[in-house]
Amino acid sequence: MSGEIFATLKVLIIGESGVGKSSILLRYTDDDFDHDQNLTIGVDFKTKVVDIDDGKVKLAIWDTAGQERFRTLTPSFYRDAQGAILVYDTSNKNTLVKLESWLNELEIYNTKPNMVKMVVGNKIDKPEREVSRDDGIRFARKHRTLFLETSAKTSEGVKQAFEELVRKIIETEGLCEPSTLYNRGLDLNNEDDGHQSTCSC
Ligand SMILES: Nc1nc2c(ncn2[C@@H]2O[C@H](COP(=O)(O)OP(=O)(O)OP(=O)(O)O)[C@@H](O)[C@H]2O)c(=O)[nH]1
Repeated sequence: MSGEIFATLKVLIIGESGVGKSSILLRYTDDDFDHDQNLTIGVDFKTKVVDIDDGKVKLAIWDTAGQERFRTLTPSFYRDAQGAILVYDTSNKNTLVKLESWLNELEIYNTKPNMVKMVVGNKIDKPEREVSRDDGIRFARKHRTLFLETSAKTSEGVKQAFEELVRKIIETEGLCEPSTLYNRGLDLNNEDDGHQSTCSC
């Protein structure tokens, strides 16, 4: 299966304005950080191919504007997403509180009921903390999501966050089933196939 992209996954990054969504994306896709990261207007979109075990997965990562007035979110933004990263800022407690309404929005619009969610506390490099790690874990447990803390600035936890999310998506029944490729008679080991296959995703 080596070298073969066996799935394309749609992942959303959501949360309040300024928590570092675009910075997390930039760190992950370009290993870069911008102290003056522009705020997002509408929706930004990047892709990255990730090695997972013996195969490759293509991630289509959708970054949204946190500021209400720049949001152009429609149901199509949420449609068919297999994963969502919900970001708050560990130096701003209100951004964690606000994740409740982002979770509600996900419930309303997402089309995959078993979508994998991860709560991410970003900016842990900042000394002024308002949300302890334990508070973050408690919030994640309450909402049955994965949890990690990150710093887009130092890169701590960023790669791990995406990798854990992807692994969980692949493990989750009904979200991504490479077996459906075999059912269609595709041989993933056959170079001649030359398909960039998407799973049920
Ligand atoms: N210290 C520190 N600053 C960060 C970190 N992540 C982002 N920032 C800064 O926080 C500010 C906002 O970051 P963005 O990535 O634009 O935040 P956003 O959530 O995408 O904001 P919107 O586009 O308005 O939704 C920028 O000045 C970043 O440089 C981090 O991990 N640590």
